[in-house]
Amino acid sequence: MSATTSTPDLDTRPAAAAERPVPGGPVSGQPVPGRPVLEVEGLRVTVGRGRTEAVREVSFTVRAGEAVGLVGESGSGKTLTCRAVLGLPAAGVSATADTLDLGGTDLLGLDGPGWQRLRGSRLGAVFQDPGSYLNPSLTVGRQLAEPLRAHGGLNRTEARRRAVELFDSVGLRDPEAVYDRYPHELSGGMLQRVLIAIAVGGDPDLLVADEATTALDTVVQAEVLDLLARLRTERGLGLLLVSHDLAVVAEVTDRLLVFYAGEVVEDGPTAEVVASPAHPYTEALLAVAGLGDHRRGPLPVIPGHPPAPGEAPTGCRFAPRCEYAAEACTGAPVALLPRGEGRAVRCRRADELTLGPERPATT
Ligand SMILES: Nc1ncnc2c1ncn2[C@@H]1O[C@H](COP(=O)(O)OP(=O)(O)OP(=O)(O)O)[C@@H](O)[C@H]1O
Repeated sequence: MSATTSTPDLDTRPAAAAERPVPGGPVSGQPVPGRPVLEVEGLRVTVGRGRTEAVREVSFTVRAGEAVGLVGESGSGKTLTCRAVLGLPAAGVSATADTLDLGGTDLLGLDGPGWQRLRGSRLGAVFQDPGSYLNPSLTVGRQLAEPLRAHGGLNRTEARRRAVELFDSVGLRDPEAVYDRYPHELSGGMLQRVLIAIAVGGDPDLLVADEATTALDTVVQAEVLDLLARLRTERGLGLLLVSHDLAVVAEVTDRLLVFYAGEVVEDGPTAEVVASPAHPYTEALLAVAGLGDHRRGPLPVIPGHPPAPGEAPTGCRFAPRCEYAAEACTGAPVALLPRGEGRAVRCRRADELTLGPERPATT
């Protein structure tokens, strides 16, 4: 399988402070996740025309009605992973996997038109900068109605009615008027809702949201996160939510995959990972994430820097920044190993360490 990907915009942290819900796992009343809509096994992504491995050994499943979060610092491989899932091209990047399956459709070996058909229907995506994905010279209504006509077989009047319904369902006030607006006439939050309406218009099995709320101010960010949570509940779609901000991901996901330097270092139910992280990097992310802090400002950073692709140490990639690193952590690569029910961690000292809120003061 070969897929290509492009680099996202740089992160922009919201400076405004606002109320946010307290995080900690699935929202009560949400349906129990169902059949797998996305299965990824052994995903590997190289950059620089195959010269550098930037993502390795990534495996996860997203089920219908389930929200899975990919979290990690900038450059950890989240976007390369989700672009591989979306089959989106960028020069010099390619992906291979043992399994890449979208609800029974094998994505390995899919050609360009095949990917395009899926992206307009069973695979939806929203990104950080909604304005750049819309045509500035067409009204947003036409940009939603045209795929509804092309893929959904609706006539002009039906497509307009359906587009207005979709705009209404994503919380756009006065959807009739919004239909005739051009992108430059709408705010960032409204544009993101338009893109979400376009993404769900094809009734996808999976919605990939890559830093979709990062550029929005905190109030609008919370509204868009609520919208995504509502859509997946109402429509039973699988949600793959990508963010460098653990507080954002923790609010709306059932499962978390924590990325560090191109590898998954921890995988588990969000509520459990947040309450008792098993990897020192997850603990460090939690320490700076400000979960439950209703007056959050710019995100603090973890001291030190992750290695660039191709420059990671042979042993644990986090070891140079890890306060618990011991000799055993260096030398040989560390495997991602199961740890209790539904969890996995890539840490040689995982059994010895007590991390997170339960961490002893003297550790
Ligand atoms: N087209 C590309 N060519 C070369 N290197 C790339 C390319 N795209 C990504 N990379 C590199 O691969 C690594 C992983 O990038 P990726 O965009 O997946 O990170 P990320 O976790 O999504 O970060 P961010 O939060 O900034 O979006 C980074 O070091 C990045 O510089």
